[in-house]
Amino acid sequence: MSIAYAIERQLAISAVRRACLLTSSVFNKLVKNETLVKGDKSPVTVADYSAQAVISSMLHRAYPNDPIVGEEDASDLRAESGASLRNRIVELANEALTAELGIGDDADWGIGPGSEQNADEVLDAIDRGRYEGGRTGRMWTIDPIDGTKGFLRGEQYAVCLALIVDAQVQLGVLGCPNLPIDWLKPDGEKGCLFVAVRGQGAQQIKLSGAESTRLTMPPYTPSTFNFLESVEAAHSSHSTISGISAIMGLTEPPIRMDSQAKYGCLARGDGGAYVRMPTGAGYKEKIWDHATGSLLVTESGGIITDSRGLPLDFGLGRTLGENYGIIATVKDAHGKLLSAVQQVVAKEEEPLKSRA
Ligand SMILES: Nc1ncnc2c1ncn2[C@@H]1O[C@H](COP(=O)(O)O)[C@@H](O)[C@H]1OP(=O)(O)O
Ligand SMILES: [Mg+2]
Ligand SMILES: [Mg+2]
Ligand SMILES: [Mg+2]
Repeated sequence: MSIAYAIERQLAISAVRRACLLTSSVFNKLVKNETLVKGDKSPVTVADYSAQAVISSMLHRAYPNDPIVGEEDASDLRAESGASLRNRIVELANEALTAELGIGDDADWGIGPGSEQNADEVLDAIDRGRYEGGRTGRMWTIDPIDGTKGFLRGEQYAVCLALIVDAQVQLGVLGCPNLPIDWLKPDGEKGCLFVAVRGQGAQQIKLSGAESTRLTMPPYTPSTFNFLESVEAAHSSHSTISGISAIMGLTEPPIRMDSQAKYGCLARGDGGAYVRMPTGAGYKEKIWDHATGSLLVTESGGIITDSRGLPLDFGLGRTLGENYGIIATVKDAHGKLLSAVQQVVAKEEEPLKSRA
């Protein structure tokens, strides 16, 4: 009997691993003019574009009919003003596509020496991520660098890839090049891949090889329970989380970390819960920021919902629709956490109601 999504899993690991090698090598060489500011004021670097090109090219060679919802698009690079950035991205994508890795599960996906692409092919690969998403069919979603601000600071970031079928995440791979393999050894080896397939569990694999560990969240223990939260206060409200912590009587401080690396840490028990609460009206969470993480949570023994207790809906298009926050934790803590979240939200809304 064949195991569901075995080929897709191997391809996704291989693509994310190549993209991670690219992003880590770019970090050491990044120069000032290799970063752009997008329309929404967020940064994007040559590493984001070239990593999306690499993953998208590998997916396309194996599954030419699968649509892709990717964070980046190549419009700024096609303009005449984007020429030097474009050349650099083509060079980086080709380096990553043609490298010989020599790692066991990096099977031949039609890449390796001799598989260079020209500039048009690289830009087209990036632009294949323009799919609008939706409720039915198979689609991949890519966040080539999640936590670009963390990447630029030399801190945590993640390369994220997920396969969604009929609005359900079936497979997810997260690459975290700067994350210690063992949280208790911060100066030890860094570089983790987190992998989950629906119904098949979650694993951590070393970025440097094949060694893998199965991930299970530890049971709820109030004396050690803590939160994982964004570094950027504009992305998720720090004060809401400290209010939740007070209601639950918790004493451990939160761990601040950029990107979906928080989901990887949660799945392996480094942190009790990941809570993300909106800071202002209008921002809609993107599917590529939560698809892989949500499957890591459920496959390691956790539950993930929004702040009303509803499941995340990956069938609405490129976003998760109306954003009511994200609550992810081990099964036996979810009810308590959700009730604390709702108490804090009600308290925060009181002054607004009395003013109305
Ligand atoms: N106002 C916002 N609220 C929530 N998330 C945001 C907001 N602005 C950007 N983001 C996204 O949050 C993610 C990083 O999350 P974290 O803070 O947990 O590291 C990024 O994908 C980033 O998007 P972008 O990639 O466009 O910068
Ligand atoms: Mg990104
Ligand atoms: Mg992101
Ligand atoms: Mg971004």
